[in-house]
Amino acid sequence: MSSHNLKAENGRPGMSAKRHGRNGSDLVVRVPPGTVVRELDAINGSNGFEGLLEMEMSDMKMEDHLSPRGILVCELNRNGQRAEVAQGGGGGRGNVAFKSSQNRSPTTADPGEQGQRRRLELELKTIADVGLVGLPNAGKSTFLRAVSSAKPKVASYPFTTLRPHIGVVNADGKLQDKRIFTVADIPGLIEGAHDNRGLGHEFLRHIERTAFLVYVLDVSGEEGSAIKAFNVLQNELEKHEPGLSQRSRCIVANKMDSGGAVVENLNDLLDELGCQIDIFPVSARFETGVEDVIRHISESLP
Ligand SMILES: Nc1nc2c(ncn2[C@@H]2O[C@H](COP(=O)(O)OP(=O)(O)OP(=O)(O)O)[C@@H](O)[C@H]2O)c(=O)[nH]1
Ligand SMILES: [Mg+2]
Repeated sequence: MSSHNLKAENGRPGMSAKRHGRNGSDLVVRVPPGTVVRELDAINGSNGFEGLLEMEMSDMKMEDHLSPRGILVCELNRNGQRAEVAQGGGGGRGNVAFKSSQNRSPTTADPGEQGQRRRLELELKTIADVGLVGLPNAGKSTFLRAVSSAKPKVASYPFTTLRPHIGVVNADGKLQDKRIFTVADIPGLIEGAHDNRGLGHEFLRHIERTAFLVYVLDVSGEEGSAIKAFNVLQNELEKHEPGLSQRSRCIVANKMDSGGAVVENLNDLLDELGCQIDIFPVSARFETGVEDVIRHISESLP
C-alpha cells in the first residue's frame, strides 16, 4: 500500500483595498470507477490555512489492500461521478472587514480559513470476470486451484479464505479457445452476509462488478442441503444489491467424489433449477468436470 499527500492550492490571504483573498483552486483526483473512499481518521486542519488532502492509494494487489477499518465516505462507481472529500479553506477577509470606529483604515487582513485535512483510504473493488460464491467450506478455493495457477489456502474448516484471491484461467490450449479470464475466490458467505454477518459486505462488494457468477455448492452434505445453500446465497446477493442474483451464472455441484447424499442433492438441483441454470457435477479435489465449467464460462462471458 502506498501513501500520498495531496494538497489543493492554498486560499490566498485577504488583501488591501477591500479585497477578499481568492479561494484556492480545487484539486481533482481522478480514480477508476469502482473506487471506495474511506476515512481512516479525521484530523481537522490544525496546520493553517490550506486544504490538505492526504490519501492512501491501494494498488490492485488483493493481498494487502483490504483493511475494513475506515468509515465509508463515498463510492465512485460511474464514469464522471464526482465527490468532494475535503473542503479547502476560504480566502481571508480583506482589510475592510477590520474597519471599526476606532480604526477607519485598518491594515490587517485574514490569512484565510483553515482547510480540512483528512486521511483517506482508496480501495478499488475487485475487477475479475468471474466471481465464486458459496457457503464456507463449499470448495471455492479448491475449485480456483483446479482451474488456475492461483494457490489459495484450502482447509476443512469454514472461513479459511479471509481475503479475495484472483486466479487467471487460461482456456487456451486445452479448449482451442483463446480466452483468458480472471476468477475471484472470495470468503464464504453465510445467511445474513448482506447485513454484515460473517465477513459480510466487505466481500460481497468484490463480486458486484464481475460479469459472471459461479455458485459453488457442496453436494456431499445431508439431503436438501445443496438447494438450501443455493437459496441462501441468492437471497444474500439480492439483498446486497438488487439484480445481483440474476447475473449470468452457473452452478458447480462440488464434491461429487464424496459420500453423503451426493446423488440426491444433485437431482434436487437438477429438478428445481435445471431448466433455468446450467449445473455442472464436479470434483474440484480430483479436477473432474472442471473443463466443462471453464468452457461454459468462456462462452458465457461478454
Ligand atoms: N471430497 C472432496 N472434498 C473437497 C472437494 N473440494 C473441496 N473439498 C474439501 O472441502 C474443504 C473446504 O475446501 P475449500 O476449498 O477450502 O473451501 P472454501 O469454499 O474455499 O472454504 P472457505 O474459504 O472457508 O469459504 C477442504 O477440506 C477441501 O479439501 C471435492 O471436490 N471433493
Ligand atoms: Mg476458501
